[in-house]
Amino acid sequence: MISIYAPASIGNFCVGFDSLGVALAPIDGTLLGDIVHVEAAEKDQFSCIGPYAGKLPSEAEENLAYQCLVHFREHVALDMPPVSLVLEKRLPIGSGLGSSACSVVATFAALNKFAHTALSQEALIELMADFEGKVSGARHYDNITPCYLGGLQLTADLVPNKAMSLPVDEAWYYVAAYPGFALNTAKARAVMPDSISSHDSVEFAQRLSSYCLLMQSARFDEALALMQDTMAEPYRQGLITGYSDAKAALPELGAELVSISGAGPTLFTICKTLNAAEQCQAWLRQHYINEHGFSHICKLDNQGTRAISLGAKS
Ligand SMILES: Nc1ncnc2c1ncn2[C@@H]1O[C@H](COP(=O)(O)OP(=O)(O)OP(=O)(O)O)[C@@H](O)[C@H]1O
Ligand SMILES: N[C@@H](CCO)C(=O)O
Repeated sequence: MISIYAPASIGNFCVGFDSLGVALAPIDGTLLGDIVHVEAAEKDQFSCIGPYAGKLPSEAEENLAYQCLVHFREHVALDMPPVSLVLEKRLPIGSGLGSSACSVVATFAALNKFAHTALSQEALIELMADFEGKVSGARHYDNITPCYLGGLQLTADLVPNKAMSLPVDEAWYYVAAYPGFALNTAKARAVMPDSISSHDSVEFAQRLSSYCLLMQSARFDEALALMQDTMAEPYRQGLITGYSDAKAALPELGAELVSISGAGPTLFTICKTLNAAEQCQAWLRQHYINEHGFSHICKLDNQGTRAISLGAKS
């Protein structure tokens, strides 16, 4: 059996709406992401298990992982033997942690490994983005490529091979806090304006390009100082109960940055010490997260999507 793990990700990494994303690795070793198991079977079979399986439509046809299997069989690997595909749904839906991307990436990566196709990495990424685009209301790569490749990715159609990896300050901690309610990505996109002024687009371009060059030059503190989300946060923060309070309170506890993860409602902080990250996490547990939510202190997941053994930590 092939078991493939795909990690949670932060899309819109603050200065890079639809263009910058990171993959997350909780420091306690928790596997924060979806897992897909594939093995040979007598005929194609699909099932969905795991803590969030019950939050997805019960019909297989409505599950992205099943749709990916059907597409793969009909358009990519026509002679692939029948398979049993099990999606272990471990990320909440509409969380801002790249949940749909996780299922899509894990499924295509598992099928690709099983069928030994000759698909290029770029072709695989495009296929993944097609399916992510089906549910989120627009085609974007900022969950797909960090989830697949790991680390910090500058990622878009204009980027060579769809993704370029940037170096990061390995000392930074990321606290990700999912408050326990869903926010649909399409809805969070719908509150944004259809167009922005030339002043705002020039400022966005300056900020993103400067950020990337500073990170590439290992001038991490200067890059951090530029991190401000002028594109999405002003429109989306009103959809996320408690976000403004967290944004005001967490810098006092040592957060260098507080920003929305993807389309929300998960928020993330960047902290330079474990102590600051722990203090932020304690505040978030008390003030931001309900009984269905969770938080993790993370580093970046530099491995991305990978095969795991079944004894891996849950
Ligand atoms: N395997 C799957 N994983 C996640 N969502 C799925 C899956 N299959 C079908 N869906 C549907 O796709 C939609 C995903 O919605 P949305 O894009 O808001 O969530 P998300 O991908 O979890 O968000 P985010 O990227 O912010 O974490 C939901 O309507 C959900 O029911
Ligand atoms: N870039 C996407 C990420 C969704 O997780 C958006 O903000 O809509």
